[in-house]
Amino acid sequence: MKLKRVRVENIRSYIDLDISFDDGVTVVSGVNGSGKSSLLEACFTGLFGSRALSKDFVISDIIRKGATKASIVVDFENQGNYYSIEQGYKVDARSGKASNNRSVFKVNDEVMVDQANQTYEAVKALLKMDEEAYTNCVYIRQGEIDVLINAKTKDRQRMIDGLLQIGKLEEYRERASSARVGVGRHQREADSRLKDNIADIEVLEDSKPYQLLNGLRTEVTGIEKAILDLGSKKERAKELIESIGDRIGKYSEILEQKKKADSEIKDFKTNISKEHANIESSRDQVNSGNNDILALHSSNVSLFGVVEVADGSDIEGCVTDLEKQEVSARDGFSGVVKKRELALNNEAAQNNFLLNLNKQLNNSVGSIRIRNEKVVFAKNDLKKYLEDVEQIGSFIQNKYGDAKELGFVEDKLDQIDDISGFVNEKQTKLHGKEKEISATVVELEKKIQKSKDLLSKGLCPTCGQDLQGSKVCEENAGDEDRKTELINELELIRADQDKIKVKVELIRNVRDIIKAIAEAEKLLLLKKNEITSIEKGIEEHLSSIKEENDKVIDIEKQIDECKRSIGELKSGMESLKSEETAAQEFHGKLLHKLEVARQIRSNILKARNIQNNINRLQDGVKNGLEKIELFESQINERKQRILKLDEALGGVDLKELQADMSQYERAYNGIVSEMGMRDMRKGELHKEIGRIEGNIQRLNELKIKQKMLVNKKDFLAAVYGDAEELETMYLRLRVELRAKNIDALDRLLNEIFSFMYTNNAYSHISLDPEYNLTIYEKDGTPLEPKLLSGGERAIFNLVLRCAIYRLLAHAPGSTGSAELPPLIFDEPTVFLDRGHVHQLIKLIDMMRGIGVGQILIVSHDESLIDSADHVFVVEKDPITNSSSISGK
Ligand SMILES: Nc1ncnc2c1ncn2[C@@H]1O[C@H](COP(=O)(O)OP(=O)(O)OP(=O)(O)O)[C@@H](O)[C@H]1O
Ligand SMILES: [Zn+2]
Repeated sequence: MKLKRVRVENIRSYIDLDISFDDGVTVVSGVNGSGKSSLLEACFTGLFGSRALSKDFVISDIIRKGATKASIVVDFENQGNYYSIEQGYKVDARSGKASNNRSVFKVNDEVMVDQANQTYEAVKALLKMDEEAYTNCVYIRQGEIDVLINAKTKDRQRMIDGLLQIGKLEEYRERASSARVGVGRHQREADSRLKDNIADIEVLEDSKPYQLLNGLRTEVTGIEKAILDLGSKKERAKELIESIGDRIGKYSEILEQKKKADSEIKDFKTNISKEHANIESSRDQVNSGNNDILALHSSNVSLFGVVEVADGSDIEGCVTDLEKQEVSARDGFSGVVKKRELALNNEAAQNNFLLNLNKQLNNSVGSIRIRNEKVVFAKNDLKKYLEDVEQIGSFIQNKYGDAKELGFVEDKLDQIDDISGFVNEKQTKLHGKEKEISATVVELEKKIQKSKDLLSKGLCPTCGQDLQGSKVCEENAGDEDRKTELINELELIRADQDKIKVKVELIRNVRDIIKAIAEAEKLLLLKKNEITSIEKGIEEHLSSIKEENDKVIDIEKQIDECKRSIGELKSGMESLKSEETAAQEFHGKLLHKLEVARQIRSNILKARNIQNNINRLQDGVKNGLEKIELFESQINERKQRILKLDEALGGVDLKELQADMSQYERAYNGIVSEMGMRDMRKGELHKEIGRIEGNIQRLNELKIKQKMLVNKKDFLAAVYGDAEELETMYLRLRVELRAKNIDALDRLLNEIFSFMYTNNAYSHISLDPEYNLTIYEKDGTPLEPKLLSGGERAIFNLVLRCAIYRLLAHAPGSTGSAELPPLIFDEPTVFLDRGHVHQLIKLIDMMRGIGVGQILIVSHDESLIDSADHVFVVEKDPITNSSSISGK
């Protein structure tokens, strides 16, 4: 087998790895923790699945932390075929548990199996080794140097035997042994069955079944004959019983008839006495009925007078007549009652009407009185207003008089505004002129005074210059004149002003008069209007009063009419009242008569009913008498019949017959039970015969079986011998093979040991038939391997593994080392000194020399690298923490 390629995804420190392997020695180097061992572990796990995990490891431990899935694919070649094993893993995100969810075994790219266990079995069969053998033979794991040499003898024996397939022989031997044991068990079983069989036959033969059977059959024949005899006896008894039964039947029938006739006679007699009692009671009822009829009749005779009839012959007609009369009297009476009710209603209506009329009358009279009072008041007002009008009139005349006195006649009064305007204008003009002149005068006076002052100072009054011969005095005199002139004019104006003042005063007075007249005339108009309206009101009142008066006359007429008709109604009602009383009395009398007539009629009906009943009762009596006669004749007939039946019986005793009968019946029953007993015995005998026949059959069968068991016993003895022989053969074969292998292994061990071991302490190693390993010192002292030093043990281990590998390569049936997996060492130089490292290199060379195709070594020892055909360097990136491999 040759490893070709390994691909890894998310395994331990690898994220992704794809590496190919060639023939020869390959050394994988790298610093501690770079991922060297991980590569070898990946190959191992790829081949054997989860079983390759070291103790205390679970799947998730080999999956790179943080990854959710992982895979390993290992490709290898073996005897011309290309194999590929794929392992896939999945990590559950929640639990963190990992599972081997894919496991495929391919041959030449064809999937052979795809299930973990099947893949494992396929690999195991192909490599002829399981994971344990793999680690013991080809894969020397780091640090596991002691396992094989320290193992217990028995385990070592199992492991080495297993590797050499010697285990198979043991397996076959065990199979042969268990087959032998199984046959032995069958033999014992067959023996005991044979013994049982013989015992059974003996018991059956001791019971002498044929003799017994003959005796039983004779007895059966006897019983059958006895049963036949009993049968004919039984027939005879049955016939006798039947004939006596017939006779008893006939006589009992006659007795039955006699009994029936007797009971009928008794019934007839009872009926007769019942009829007699009925007749008696009917006669009593007839008598009392006749008495009742007489009483009813005499009561009617006393009533005939009341309804004025001689007898009851036409009482029906009389009742009908009276009913008719009563109806008409009742109608008459109710007619009068209705009339009176009507009159009463009428009266009430008239009274209501009268009340209403009186109310109207009162209203009208009241209204007339109120209006008359209003007229009186209005006339008083009218008088006052007329007086006022007269007064206002004379006031106005007086005012006109006043105006005339002031010089204003009526017509001139209208021009008062023009006159007033003219006067006012004149007054204004005078005032203006007066003011103007007064001012001029004041001016002049000032001028004059100034001139006087200047003059008194000797200056010109006009220009203020010095007066020297001027004519000043002349000029001054002019001003004085002018002043006087103006003062005169002013006096005239003032006189005119006084006159105008008087005129203004006059005009104001006249204006007052005009105003007074106007107000008085306005008042006058108001008064006159008032008068007109009062006069109109009076007129209206008067006409209303007239209307009301007419109404009063009319209402009074109606009241009279109403009172008259009320009087009439009252007198009418008087007469109706007496009419009503009479009608009531008449009706009462008729009612009484009708009642009496009805009483008579009912009496007659009652009497008739009673008579009918009497007739019926009398018929019943007649009938009863006839029945009695019939019953008596039937009694006679039955008596005759009984006499005849007595004759027919002729003195036979039924009891005697019955006694005979029961005697025969007892005899019959005796025969039947005797037959039953015989039958039962016969049944028992048959059963017994059946049982004995069964025994005889069984005896025959047992004899046949016995023959068969004897045959089987012989056969089993032969098989047992064969198995025993086979077992010994496998045992012998194994012992021989083991001895041969141990010899070979011992030889190889010593050969490799003397090659590898350079010190001078030990002479040789021995492996005894029990697989005990012993190492001998130069002086012949034997040592157990566990007593060796660490380095010595490492050497010893390497020697042992290489020896086993070589032995396997030359084992019988093996095709040489080509079939074996590569020889793998993980850090083999640990514990070795320089000299031994050198020997190790030579050992590796030797292994290559004897034809080991691939040797895979993980080591950091440079000297090993030197002797390698191929070198891989493993590095771990400190940033990604992932390993990678490069060739060198
Ligand atoms: N499940 C895992 N996920 C991630 N990294 C892991 C896991 N298991 C192991 N490792 C890492 O893989 C690295 C390589 O370990 P490995 O045993 O292959 O080292 P080595 O090269 O053989 O070292 P040495 O020379 O010490 O034997 C270790 O440093 C470890 O941290
Ligand atoms: Zn002058």
